[in-house]
Amino acid sequence: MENWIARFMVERKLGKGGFGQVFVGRRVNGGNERGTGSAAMEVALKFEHRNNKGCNDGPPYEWQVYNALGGSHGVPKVHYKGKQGDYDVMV
Ligand SMILES: Nc1ncnc2c1ncn2[C@@H]1O[C@H](COP(=O)(O)OP(=O)(O)OP(=O)(O)O)[C@@H](O)[C@H]1O
Repeated sequence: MENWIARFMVERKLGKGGFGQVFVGRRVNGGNERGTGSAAMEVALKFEHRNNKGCNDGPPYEWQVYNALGGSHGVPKVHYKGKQGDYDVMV
């Protein structure tokens, strides 16, 4: 799959939780104001370091949960999940 993460510049930090940190990602080029997913101008990027306490070798369990629930009312839709260096990243 194409590297989605490279489409976005990491901007300000939105917050942090027990496992990762969330930043605003701004589209580097292309996209449009009403676009969603890969065409969105602004997304949330969640980075989890692979050596975080509580992280084992596999992909974060949260990924499975978003596969099942993502897009339901009140649950963010995950557009991309992948590895970037030492981080597991969700867009
Ligand atoms: N899609 C998003 N849009 C805007 N802000 C977000 C988004 N996702 C997360 N945040 C912000 O980043 C913070 C950290 O999110 P994260 O998912 O890591 O942790 P959490 O659910 O708050 O805590 P925990 O890791 O303990 O479950 C959130 O509390 C929220 O303030």
